[in-house]
Amino acid sequence: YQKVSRHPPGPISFPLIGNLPQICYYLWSTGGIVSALDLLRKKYGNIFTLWVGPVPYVSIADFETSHEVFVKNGGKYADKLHAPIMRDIRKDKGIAFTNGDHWQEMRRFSLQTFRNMGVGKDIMETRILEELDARCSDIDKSAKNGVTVAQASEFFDLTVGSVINSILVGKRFEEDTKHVFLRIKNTIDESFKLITPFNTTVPVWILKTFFKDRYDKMADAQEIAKNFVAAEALKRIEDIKSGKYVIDENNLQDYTDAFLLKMQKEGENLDFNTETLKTMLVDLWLTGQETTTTTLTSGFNQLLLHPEVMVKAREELMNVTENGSRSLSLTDRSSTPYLNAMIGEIQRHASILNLSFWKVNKEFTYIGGHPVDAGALVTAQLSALHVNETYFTNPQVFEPERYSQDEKLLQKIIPFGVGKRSCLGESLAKAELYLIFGNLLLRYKFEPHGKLSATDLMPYSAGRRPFKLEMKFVKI
Ligand code: HEM
Repeated sequence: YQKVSRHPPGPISFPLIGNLPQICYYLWSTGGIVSALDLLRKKYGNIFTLWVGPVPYVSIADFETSHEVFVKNGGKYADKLHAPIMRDIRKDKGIAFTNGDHWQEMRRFSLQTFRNMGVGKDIMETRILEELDARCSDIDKSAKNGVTVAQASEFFDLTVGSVINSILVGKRFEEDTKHVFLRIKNTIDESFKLITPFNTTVPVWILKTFFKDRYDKMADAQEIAKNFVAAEALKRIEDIKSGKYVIDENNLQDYTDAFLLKMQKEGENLDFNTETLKTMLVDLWLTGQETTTTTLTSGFNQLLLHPEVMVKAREELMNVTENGSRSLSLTDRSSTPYLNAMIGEIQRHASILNLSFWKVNKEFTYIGGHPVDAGALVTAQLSALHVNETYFTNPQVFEPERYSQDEKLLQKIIPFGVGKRSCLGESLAKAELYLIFGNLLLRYKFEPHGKLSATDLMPYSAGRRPFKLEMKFVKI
């Protein structure tokens, strides 16, 4: 009782098992994580606690408190909860499963590298548009009477995978190297399928001692994924050694060039070495691929369900690009309020992380007036925040117009998280979403082919991506 009283409210917690029975019941009775969290928020307020066994998990489901905690006091919440097995297998390298100095160093370097790629030469915009042109040309080649039917997630998977690969190792996937993309994707998917709740909660020494086969299988799968994603980078290291490739400091081609240059200049050290480069490449692939593809696919599903939104957005885009006589560019962003609102509404609904990552609360504190003990896990629960009707009236409705009534409302959508651990690829992802949605709407009309998933009931989650969505690209 004393422990519970030192945390925000929540359902009554039982000794040892905490709220596990209620969690199972809410998941079953509401039909999913987002609806269960929404119900808990309505019952206990914007800040509520769920006990998983003896550990309190505090969810924050309003924008102001999230900002207060993770931005104003962000320094205190830089450490994420990671599965011990991931830290062990990855030897505490990379960015997605690390904390502390190494994480900070990788984050700083990667942000700077991405920034350099976006500024001046604008490599990012160029690569995204080149990729889109190539993909559209494939679509046009297979058109019959100006119409091509394509599987949305396949189309976007390859587009997004190609953009990331070209930014990381300078190679896009052509029709004849599509199999390489699929192998990378499958290898990563397979390696993460082994990360089950059992494997992530059991202490590593138990896994290593009593479930050695399991442990070895996971470690091997991660190693295979790393080597596969990093194959181009490893080849470049060899080419540099043999003098076949020289890094041009004034014209860095990609993330790998920047990383290797750092290693050349400062010498290999604990942070910058080949092993870390391999891990960083997998981490960036992993974090940047599925998230962006899911947003694009679920976004097109929404647009097909709401064709009037496509018509309005296209009208705006035609005006801005002098009747489609040029491509839409990132510099047009301030002239396309409707497209910006449409993407914001798509991201609010896409809810690609239905359960946000937990940060460690290191000292006793107060959050939104509630006490929170040291050792509690805290997060801005993005999926619950995005269906909070205090900000978004009738949150289940897909309605880009809601932002024209309240300009500041767009800022309340935070799909990339807040604070020190917020999304590293936010600028890249925003550029991809803007250029891909905008330019596709300028080039094609879209119609459904077959059945659409209803999205009005609840937002998507990562597990409910409309994998089978097929749509018609009708050339304008
Ligand atoms: C629509 C696309 C995307 C969405 C919605 C998204 C969202 C997120 C979210 C919610 C987090 C966790 C934030 C937190 O824990 O507070 C995150 C972390 C991260 N994202 Fe993204 N992301 C997207 C695309 C990308 C891309 C394109 C990249 C890079 C290639 C990327 C790289 C990362 C990395 C490295 C992290 C971990 C950062 C850290 O722990 O310091 N993301 N993302």
